[in-house]
Amino acid sequence: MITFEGVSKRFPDGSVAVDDFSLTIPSRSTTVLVGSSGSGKTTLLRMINRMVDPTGGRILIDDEDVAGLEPVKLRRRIGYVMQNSGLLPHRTVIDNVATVPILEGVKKSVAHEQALRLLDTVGLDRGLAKRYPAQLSGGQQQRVGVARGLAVDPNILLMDEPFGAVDPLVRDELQQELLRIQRELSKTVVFVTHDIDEAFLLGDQVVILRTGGVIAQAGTPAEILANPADEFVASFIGADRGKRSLHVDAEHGDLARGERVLVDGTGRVVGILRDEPGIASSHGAASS
Ligand SMILES: Nc1ncnc2c1ncn2[C@@H]1O[C@H](COP(=O)(O)OP(=O)(O)OP(=O)(O)O)[C@@H](O)[C@H]1O
Repeated sequence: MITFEGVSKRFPDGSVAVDDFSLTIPSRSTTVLVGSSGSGKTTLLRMINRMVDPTGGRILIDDEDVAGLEPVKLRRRIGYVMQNSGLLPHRTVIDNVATVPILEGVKKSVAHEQALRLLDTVGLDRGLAKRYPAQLSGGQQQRVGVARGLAVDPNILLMDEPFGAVDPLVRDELQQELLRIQRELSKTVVFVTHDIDEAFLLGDQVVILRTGGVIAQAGTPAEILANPADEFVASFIGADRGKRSLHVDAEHGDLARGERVLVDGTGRVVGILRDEPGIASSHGAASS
């Protein structure tokens, strides 16, 4: 579990990216931070692994204040995936994935074998292992980025707009892969996006942010869709945007099992919302 307690971040130039932010991120589920540009999403994410330190408040991982943890060690035990994959251009795919485990003392042959298995996990052909990042498509690079994020078998995986730079079809594929991987591995995933459809598809908990890291609403996709907290949320989720608006289809899904179907404005099924105790609403997504 990750807990933000009254966290603020004022940068040296005086800009306040996050002001008094509190949130609990449950383990083994996906929390998505969604908001427009400048709402503080990246800053919040980076404070978890101390790439950025807060100027106020505390962040706890399983009740331990990260301020007391050594940043490099902390970063090595938390997976981090970013938009442009962040792969090292002069290292092959397999070396990119195996780098951190080797730094952590894993024998090269063992780290390579694990890296090959991770390529399987993220749906990449092992034949790509010896290629350099520039010899891969954008979608393949992102898969390698995810494999690298998983390489030290972290409990926590931070993902900063990881699918933001790929075309929509590849993006759909990567989203489905992440849902599958998450069903298999059950990591604590914190995912940043500005795309509300992506947030509802991937998030067990969705946190909609205004400027300054102010929480406009936090809840399961079903809760937010059923009861947008205010006009800002309603407009952000597209409740009034007709064609592409997402809504819960009350007629379909197995209500006895707490399932509801999430459809877009054209009637296309984009996901299944399954309410579980606590915050959880997990879903396998189906497409029509
Ligand atoms: N190093 C920095 N120095 C000064 N201000 C910063 C710094 N990093 C971020 N900010 C400011 O903090 C605010 C939040 O930035 P942040 O990158 O966290 O937002 P974001 O929601 O991730 O935006 P985007 O979707 O554009 O990446 C912005 O106003 C930004 O200009």
